[in-house]
Amino acid sequence: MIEQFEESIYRLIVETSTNLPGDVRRAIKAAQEAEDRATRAGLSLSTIASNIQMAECNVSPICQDTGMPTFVLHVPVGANQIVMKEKIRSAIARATKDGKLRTNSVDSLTGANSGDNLGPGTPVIHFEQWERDEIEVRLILKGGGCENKNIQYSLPTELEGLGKAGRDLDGIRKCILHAVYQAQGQGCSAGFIGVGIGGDRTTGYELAKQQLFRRVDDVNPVPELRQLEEYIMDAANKLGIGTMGFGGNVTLLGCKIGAINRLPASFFVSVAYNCWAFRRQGVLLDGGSGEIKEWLYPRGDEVSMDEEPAAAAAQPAETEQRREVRLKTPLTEEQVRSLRVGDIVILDGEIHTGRDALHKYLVDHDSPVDLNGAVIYHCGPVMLKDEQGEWHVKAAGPTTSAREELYQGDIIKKFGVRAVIGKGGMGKKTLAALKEHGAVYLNAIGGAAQYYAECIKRVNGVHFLEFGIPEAMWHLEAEGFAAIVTMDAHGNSLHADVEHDSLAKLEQFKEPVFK
Ligand SMILES: O=C(O)C[C@H](O)C(=O)O
Ligand code: SF4
Repeated sequence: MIEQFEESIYRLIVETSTNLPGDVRRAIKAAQEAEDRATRAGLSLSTIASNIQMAECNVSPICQDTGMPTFVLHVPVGANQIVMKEKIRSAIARATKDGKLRTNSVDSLTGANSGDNLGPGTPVIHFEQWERDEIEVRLILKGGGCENKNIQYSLPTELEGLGKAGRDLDGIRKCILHAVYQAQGQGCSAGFIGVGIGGDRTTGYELAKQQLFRRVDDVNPVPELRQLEEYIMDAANKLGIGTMGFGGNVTLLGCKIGAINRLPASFFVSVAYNCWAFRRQGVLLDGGSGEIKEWLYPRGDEVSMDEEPAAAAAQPAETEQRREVRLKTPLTEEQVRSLRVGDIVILDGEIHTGRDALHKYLVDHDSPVDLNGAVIYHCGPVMLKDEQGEWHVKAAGPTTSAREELYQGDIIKKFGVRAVIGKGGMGKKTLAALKEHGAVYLNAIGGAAQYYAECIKRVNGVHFLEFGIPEAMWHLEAEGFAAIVTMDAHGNSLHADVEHDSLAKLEQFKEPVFK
């Protein structure tokens, strides 16, 4: 039966992970045109554009977090779903072994990584029957950082900055704007949102995620929802959060809204936030052979990210103070204290990855390597071992730093760490530790996993491989690793500033719009 099915699924997985679809690319290119190229947002978008192109060229993951593989299939009546499920699982394991997916499935109780992306609940596979002979398979790879920014509202409610949100279209409007505001840059903005109105808590979120399967350039057939989508695109882009939360004209790249019935007592608005690395594709397969007949979304190679965007339209060049400073690790206190928010730091030398498991460990244990003057990189890379037993970095962008807020200040103090690289910024406790002990926070461009992998020239070693590949402490030799100082040793935080300014901007949308 359907001998080509597994191979087609494998191709779909590789395409989805490595080649951003054409409709998504167009939205990112439009964002490039709306930002001045010389601003932080403009520079970040250029990095994102090169990263997309590199991923396509290298046939490697666009972002190291290859997300939760979620398949939605439409199959002919009577098709053997058990066999299809097995073949999907086997294609997932193969794509993981080939470095197209990160080992991303972790036992929730023991923390053990299954190593092949298979395990209870991974991958997610939904089947629907239809009265056609073909098989339709859609796949979305939605990363953990943006998944953490999903939010569900229960109306009526009171929203920060927007006041009362009632059980009507205007209340829904407020929830969606609030959802974009609360994500700030942490889900690797500029992002896409899928919104589900109604249902119960489960089906509401499901509907929100389903909306992400719509094409970015489609038009909602329901007039009220079309109007709401257009309104949100306009209003959300006035919040000034910008790419990576650096401030800017483009915060939202797409908004798709659906509605289903609800219970009289419940009124949920569920929002699924997806980063710019919006990886979803689909194929139509021949029901007999399982061969790919058609791709369901425009493919990446139809829209090149190579050309320079047309001279940025709207805004005159905002003069951001920017210095470029090249530093070699380990760093000294003096070097670090001379840095200011907005400086671009180019790092050479060894850096150490560390994320959730390592931070928790270091609080009550010693470090296996000297961290005096060290740079810790919040990153869970995709790594492959060659036949000689040498490790190679296949994708290595930053992860959301906020998860380490609980530990970071203590670790800086205990080990003399001088810089932390991550994304999305950190909170007050870390900011105070940076000032007290002389350290900086460097924001790398989230999702730019190929761009940063290219800056890693060698893997010097690894500790705690037992935490799993993403959580291990990798010692990486960097060359020309660029990131922006967004929190300095003088108490300044770009993240705090953008959050504060965007809240003020959110307040302008308090008055009713849909009556
Ligand atoms: O897990 C990761 O590598 C990144 C994650 O998707 C994040 O956005 O924090
Ligand atoms: S790091 Fe950013 S781009 Fe990658 S999955 Fe997480 S949110 Fe998306």
